Amino acid sequence: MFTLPAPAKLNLFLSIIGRRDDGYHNLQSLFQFVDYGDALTFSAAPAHELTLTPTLDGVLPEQNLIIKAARLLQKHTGCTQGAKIHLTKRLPMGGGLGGGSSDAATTLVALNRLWQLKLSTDTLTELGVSLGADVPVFVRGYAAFAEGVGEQLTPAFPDEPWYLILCPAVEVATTTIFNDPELVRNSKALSLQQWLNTPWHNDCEALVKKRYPEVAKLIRWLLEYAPSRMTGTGACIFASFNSQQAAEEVLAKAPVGVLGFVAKGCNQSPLFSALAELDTQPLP
Ligand SMILES: C[C@@](CO)(OP(=O)(O)O)[C@H](O)COP(=O)(O)OP(=O)(O)OC[C@H]1O[C@@H](n2ccc(N)nc2=O)[C@H](O)[C@@H]1O
Ligand SMILES: Nc1ncnc2c1ncn2[C@@H]1O[C@H](COP(=O)(O)OP(=O)(O)O)[C@@H](O)[C@H]1O
Repeated sequence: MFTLPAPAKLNLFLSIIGRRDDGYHNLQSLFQFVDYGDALTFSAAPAHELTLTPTLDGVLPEQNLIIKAARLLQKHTGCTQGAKIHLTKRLPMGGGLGGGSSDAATTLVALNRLWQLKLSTDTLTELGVSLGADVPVFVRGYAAFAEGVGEQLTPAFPDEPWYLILCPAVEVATTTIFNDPELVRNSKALSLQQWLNTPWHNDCEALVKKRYPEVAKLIRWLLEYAPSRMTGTGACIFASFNSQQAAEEVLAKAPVGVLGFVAKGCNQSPLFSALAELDTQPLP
């Protein structure tokens, strides 16, 4: 039995530069991980037995990206081994923190280990993108400038500040935002170097603020303390601070009913630090 993290990601900027024929959007984004997220525990089970506990509200087990990732691995390799998976869910769903995609990536990496499949990271990444555009960055595990639908990744090394991440009490479905006629989808493509010399923004933010006034209100509140932005297609927002204490102090003042957390930005995914530690121990 072993436990691995499924960290959250932030989109430090997100720009939508066009729409493909299949409806997916070409974007440019800077992904960074934080040292806070879900945790998954994996243990061996008899052949063909695949179980996930507990179930998530509103997500049928077969629709859960964890089970989808496990089935995809079985189908790709013909492996019939089983697994018992326990999920400690901490990340809000539909928050733009990539929780579902991160759970899927951790499952691919963990079952590759548990079932001794020896699939390469390239293969796991290819399998991952069929589960979601965000899965590859979690499988690769390095902060990255993302292009294409999010699968073309160039390693990047942004500062690693402390973040305050606040979660308005709304779930924003990625599909809804990408299908909205008012979404800005014609931003100019920039090189990473140009991005590093340009103020960062999120092309989904104006639209989400318009459709979800709770998000607009919370960004206005956080802007009083630090420059603040939305991650992904929302609804969560973040601001960076020089110290954990400074971020905690603002969290302590957050409006009643707003959930949030303080976490450190990491250019290497906590999944891979945990995996490296696990690999110093014998296989279960
Ligand atoms: C926008 C981003 C930025 O990190 O974040 P989230 O806010 O969802 O976390 C992601 O690219 C989201 O990735 P992910 O959540 O894995 O999306 P998917 O499951 O592949 O796609 C959900 C839906 O979003 C739309 N979609 C997604 C990605 C993309 N580049 N273009 C799109 O148009 C499609 O309509 C698709 O049906
Ligand atoms: N293990 C999972 N964790 C979270 N959401 C999941 C999971 N499996 C499937 N989903 C579905 O994926 C949707 C997007 O979830 P999530 O990745 O947390 O948000 P976002 O894409 O906004 O970061 C959820 O609303 C849920 O329906």
